[in-house]
Amino acid sequence: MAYQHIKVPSQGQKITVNADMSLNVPDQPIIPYIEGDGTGVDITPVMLKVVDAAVAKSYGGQKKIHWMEMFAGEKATRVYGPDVWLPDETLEASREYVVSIKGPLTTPVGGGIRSLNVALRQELDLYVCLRPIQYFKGVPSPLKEPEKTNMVIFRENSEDIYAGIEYEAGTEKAKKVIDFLTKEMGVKKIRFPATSAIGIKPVSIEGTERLVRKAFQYAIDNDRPSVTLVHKGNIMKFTEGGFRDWGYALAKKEFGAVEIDGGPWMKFRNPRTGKDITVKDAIADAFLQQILLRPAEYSVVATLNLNGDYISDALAAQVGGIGIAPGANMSDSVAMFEATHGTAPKYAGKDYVNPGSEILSAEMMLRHMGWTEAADLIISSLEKAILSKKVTYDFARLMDGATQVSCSGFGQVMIDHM
Ligand SMILES: NC(=O)C1=CN([C@@H]2O[C@H](COP(=O)(O)OP(=O)(O)OC[C@H]3O[C@@H](n4cnc5c(N)ncnc54)[C@H](OP(=O)(O)O)[C@@H]3O)[C@@H](O)[C@H]2O)C=CC1
Ligand SMILES: O=C(O)CCC(=O)C(=O)O
Ligand SMILES: [Mg+2]
Repeated sequence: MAYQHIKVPSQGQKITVNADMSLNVPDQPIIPYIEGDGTGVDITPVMLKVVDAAVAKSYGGQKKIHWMEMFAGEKATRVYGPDVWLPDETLEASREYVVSIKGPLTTPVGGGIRSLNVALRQELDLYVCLRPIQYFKGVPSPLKEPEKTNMVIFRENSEDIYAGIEYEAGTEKAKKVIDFLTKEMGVKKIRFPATSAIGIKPVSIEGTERLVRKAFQYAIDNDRPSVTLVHKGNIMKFTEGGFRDWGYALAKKEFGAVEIDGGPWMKFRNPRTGKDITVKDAIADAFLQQILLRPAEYSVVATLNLNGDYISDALAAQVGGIGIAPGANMSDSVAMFEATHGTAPKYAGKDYVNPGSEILSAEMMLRHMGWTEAADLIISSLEKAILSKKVTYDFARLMDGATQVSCSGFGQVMIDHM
């Protein structure tokens, strides 16, 4: 397809998807990227450089990524015009080229545009937000035994309060919804109806099942001992409670799980290893204290959208902060990789922040493409860079004897260790 502002590289081919959803990855794939707002201008060029170095070093020129810039956020408004935050062709290119990576995008609080990050996930139906939390030796952490935190979060990415069905206090629409609830649905519990804003939280069986299915499959493929369904189903009985119940039901229906001691916990046999996988659940508030006190008891975590947002930053902090917390947004075919953190606007353009989250997101992307040698090289060079104590401000301020380096400086330290 011909694009208006996206320049397709003259060399390279598209990644394509087979009928069974596996990928055909050419040796010279074209991979689209979004630079991102705020510190996106700092971390994205460093990520591109580090990935290029890892690929060149691993495959001696036989494989090479041809990067293709696409636009979203503030940069899109400069390229396409003042009101174009998420051009259609960015969505089109994300679909057409199958695998992409993005920097963070700003969302104003209160009014203004709705989240472009959420819009990308919804438009492309990237229903899995996959956020692995692992400890790298030498990283400063507030925990005594940070290596015990080793979890993979499956955050439902398409529903929940993130659906964006919200009505501002005092508007006609809010009044209409409140009238409907009070007059037709018999709701008597809205304490200040005239000044209430209203948000709607849809959670479906299909949405839950497709997410939880991926979490179970991940546990099978990666020899993980448990999957925990995290919810607030004691309060939100039909949405969050539904998520829990449908998750357990799916374990039984599709994975042959049986109840342990009368339930609700279950277990099923991993067909690859013969070991049991425990399916359990935890209420979100208790879970947030358990992950600090007994992190070793949790492995794969499946949860709803808002819980997953909170949990991913909290868990990232346990292993050194959101400066090295990576992630992926995935549908059955399309994947868009991105850091867990945001645009950190106070540091934008200062070549200061940790590029580790976006680099590790790229590492997940390489592994997703089957380029494991390059992915492994990124991990080993990151480990060596941290152990050499040449680190960005976020680690330097907590490490004894560290030398603080810039964002691009840290990328160079990684490359020097390849
Ligand atoms: N997926 C996305 O694109 C996301 C976008 N956002 C958006 O980003 C904007 C800013 O959000 P905010 O709540 O401030 O959250 P941020 O994640 O942008 O920043 C919060 C704090 O996290 C630390 N931090 C963030 N990035 C890095 C990094 N690369 N290296 C080291 N430390 C880092 C900094 O801590 P300290 O100051 O202590 O050093 C920073 O002040 C908002 O508009 C929000 O909507 C938020 C999350 C995700
Ligand atoms: O879209 C945003 O601005 C915030 C997104 C976010 O917090 C996340 O992806 O974890
Ligand atoms: Mg978040």
